[in-house]
Amino acid sequence: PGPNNGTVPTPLTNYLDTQYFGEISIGSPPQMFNVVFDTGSANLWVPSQSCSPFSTACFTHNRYDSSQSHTHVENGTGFSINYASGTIRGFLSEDVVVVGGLPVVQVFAEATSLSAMPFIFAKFDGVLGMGYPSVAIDGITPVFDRIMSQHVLKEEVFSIYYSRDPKHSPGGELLLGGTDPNYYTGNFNYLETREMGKWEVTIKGVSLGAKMMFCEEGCTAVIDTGSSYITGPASSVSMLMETIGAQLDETGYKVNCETVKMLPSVTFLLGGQEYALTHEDYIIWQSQIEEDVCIVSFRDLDVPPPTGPVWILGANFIARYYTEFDRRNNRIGFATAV
Ligand SMILES: CCc1nc(N)nc(N)c1-c1ccc2c(c1)N(CCCOC)[C@H](c1ccccc1)CC2
Repeated sequence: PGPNNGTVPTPLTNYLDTQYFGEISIGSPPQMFNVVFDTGSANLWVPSQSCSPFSTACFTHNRYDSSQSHTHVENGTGFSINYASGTIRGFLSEDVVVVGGLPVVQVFAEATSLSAMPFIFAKFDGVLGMGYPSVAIDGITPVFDRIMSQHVLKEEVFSIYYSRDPKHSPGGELLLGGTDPNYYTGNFNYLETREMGKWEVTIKGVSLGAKMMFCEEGCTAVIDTGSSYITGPASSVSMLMETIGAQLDETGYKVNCETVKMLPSVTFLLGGQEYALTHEDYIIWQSQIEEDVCIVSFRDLDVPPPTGPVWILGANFIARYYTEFDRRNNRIGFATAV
């Protein structure tokens, strides 16, 4: 194990509690990129120098220039990936990728087209998928698997801290190889991943205040560091939002800021443990000139079968519950974040 006794930290930036990303380098000499470490996908991509100049989302971000890297290896296979919010197309290349000081030779995608919506809102350049190899496009070995095969990590786990205060420094931390006691209190509760090869767990109930609302018969939740919000089947989320008096407009659900203090907690029952989100956790309070706006960080999202129907527990859940992703034991651990 190296200088950090087998654990490797990467500080993250928190943009408005909705985007969290950290810096990696690709190529020799190193080209720097900000990426989201995303448990909802398993591929690495960054914008390409050869992306079309008309792709707004491309030229407003850092771009990888293979001609400037003497460790670049040509590949050229086509690539495309879809997220709940946006599509990327490009081609494969291979080069040295450095995460937290750890170098790996990695096959990744150079994105030549990024769907303008919503990548023009992305404060990050690319995405580093932390999902299982089974969900990797083109069967590419993911970065974390390449790092595990170097046997430099104390444990075959990684942990994510997302701060809840944009002024807090750091805005978050990815820790490879362990958990960081600076960012959680109490003990971890562990849940087996529902299906081998996905960061998914079983929800045994979703309640609003003391009232059980859904999922008593069990439903699936993806623990997704790449999503900003919590999403659920439209029928469930719209009922939840109606019950708290939230109005849906083009940018999502909003509540009258005067009612925020009285809003009930939304509780997810995972592995016999209750995970409550208070209004502090699920309302994004935006102070504006004329009047404050209170956005509810829940969204309708009907993911089609076979993946869906599914709840996605994103950044606002992870900000409340420090999360350990354990590849050795195929389980996810939650502890109360500081
Ligand atoms: C990280 C990749 C990814 N991975 C997974 N599994 N799910 C999704 N949804 C994404 C994804 C794709 C695109 C964008 C995104 C997220 N954004 C959210 C960052 C979340 O950072 C934690 C931002 C955004 C701003 C405005 C409205 C919607 C989205 C920029 C655009």
